[in-house]
This record gives sequence, C-alpha cells and structure tokens, in this order.
Amino acid sequence: MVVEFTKMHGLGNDFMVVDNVTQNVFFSQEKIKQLSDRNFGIGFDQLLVVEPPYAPEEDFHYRIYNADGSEVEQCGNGARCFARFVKTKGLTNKHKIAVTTKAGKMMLYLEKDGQVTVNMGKPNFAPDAVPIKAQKQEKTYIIRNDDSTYFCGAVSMGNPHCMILVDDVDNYDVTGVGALLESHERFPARVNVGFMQIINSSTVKLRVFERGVGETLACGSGACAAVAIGQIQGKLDKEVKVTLPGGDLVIKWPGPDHSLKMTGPAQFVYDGKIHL
Ligand SMILES: N[C@@H](CCC[C@H](N)C(=O)O)C(=O)O
Repeated sequence: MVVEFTKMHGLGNDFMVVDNVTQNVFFSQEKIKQLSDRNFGIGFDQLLVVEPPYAPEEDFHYRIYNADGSEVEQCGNGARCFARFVKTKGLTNKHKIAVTTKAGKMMLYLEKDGQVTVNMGKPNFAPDAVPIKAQKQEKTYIIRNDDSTYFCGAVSMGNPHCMILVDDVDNYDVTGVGALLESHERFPARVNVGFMQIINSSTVKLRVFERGVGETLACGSGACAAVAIGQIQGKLDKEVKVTLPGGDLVIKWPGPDHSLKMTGPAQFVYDGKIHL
C-alpha cells in the first residue's frame, strides 16, 4: 500500500507525520524501527499518527511512537508540529485544537506569528506517577550505579523525566550517563534523561537523552520538566527560556496547581509517499 506522510521538525526534533483520519495505516514496532533508520529508512526521532477524536468534545487523537517503535504518552515538540499539520492540511480550520494522547487531554494554540503554544497540563511530581523508585533527600533523588552516584529531580509531564543539574552541559557525557539512566532499574518505565545548566533564573541550557531514541536536538516535554523541576527547587522563575541544541523554547509555569505552557516553532520539511 502507498502511504502519504509529511516530514516535520520542532527545533530539529524530527517527525514522520501520518494522517490516519483519511488513511488507514497500521505500523508494527518492527516497521517503525525500520522507517526511523537514518540510513535505511526515512529517518526520524518520533512517528506521529493523527487519528479521529475518541470523544465529541475533542478534535483529534494522536499517537506517538519513539524511533525504537515503543508507543509513548507525550511529545511536546510533536504536539506543536501536530497542530500545524492538521491546520495546514485542512483537517481543521480551528486555531485552538483539543487533542488527546495516551497521557490524556491537551490544548494547542496556533499563534499569529506561526509559533505554537501547548498547554502541557500540570507537572506531576508523585514518585509513582513518574515512575521512580529511589531514595529521596528533600527534592532530589539519589541513584547509585557501581561507583557513581547521580542526584536528580524527577517529574511526569505525561511521560517520565529525570533531570541532572550540571555545570558545563556542552562538555557533559550525555550519551554515556543518559543511556545508563534511561534503562536504570530505578525507572521501571525507563526515562527521558535531561541535563540542565542554569545560566540565571530565567535562562537554562538543556540537553536530553530521550527514552527510545538517544540524544535529540530538542525535547519539548524535557524542557517543561527542566523548568518544573528547577522551579520546585527554588532555582527558576515562572517564565524561562530553555536553550536546546536545536534552538529555544519559552516555558511558563505559574507554579503548583497550575498548567504549564510551552511556546515554540514547528516546521514542515517535505511531503512524501512510501510503499509499505
Ligand atoms: N521529543 C519529545 C518526547 C518524545 C517521547 C519521549 N522520547 C518518551 O519516550 O517519553 C518531546 O518533544 O517532548
């Protein structure tokens, strides 16, 4: 069968986007792995599949798959690309779009300047929600591995995140430590591992080793997690610029009991067709 898809990216975090409102495509885990391959496939960090809504008050449902074929709950950069995709492809004429993912409901806003704002909901710090099973000292968890000890914050943004504060993120071993913690036994659902350098209370630099992918150029939910954790630890303001290797996001969180909002770009790369 011939499948139409669109290649998009949010700050270099790249996606294969498939409209399953007008098409009916099933992707096996093996097929996703093969398509995500940058040499033998299309190449992407995540596959996003647009589906009809599950309830009348929603506009769409969308599924998110990592490059390793695992289906996940949340993708911040993906949500922005999703919003531009459904509007540009004429699947909706709304500027405020209600979607559900495996993580629940989300509201997306197409801004006049082309940026997209995502209401990511409330960060959930409960250990069972992340999930994390580790000893805690005030607001920091302690993860031991052989001779190394890591201190991290942890939060669910719908998907699991842990965050390590570092002095020099450009020269940190993100791949080594990221791979180790992503699959560490203390994180039963695996975890996205963020490395945050605080420049000042309204600016941070962040690199993320994503669950099921490896280091990406940007992770939207990771940027939200960084700000939520930094703020709960009393280190960050209510509005923060997060600089990732692929560019900047603005994250606003008024504090606990409030939803967190992320604003950033979403770009089209090309439309394609593939025989599956
Ligand atoms: N790139 C994403 C996150 C995608 C999912 C993540 N790898 C997971 O397994 O939870 C983002 O922009 O949030």
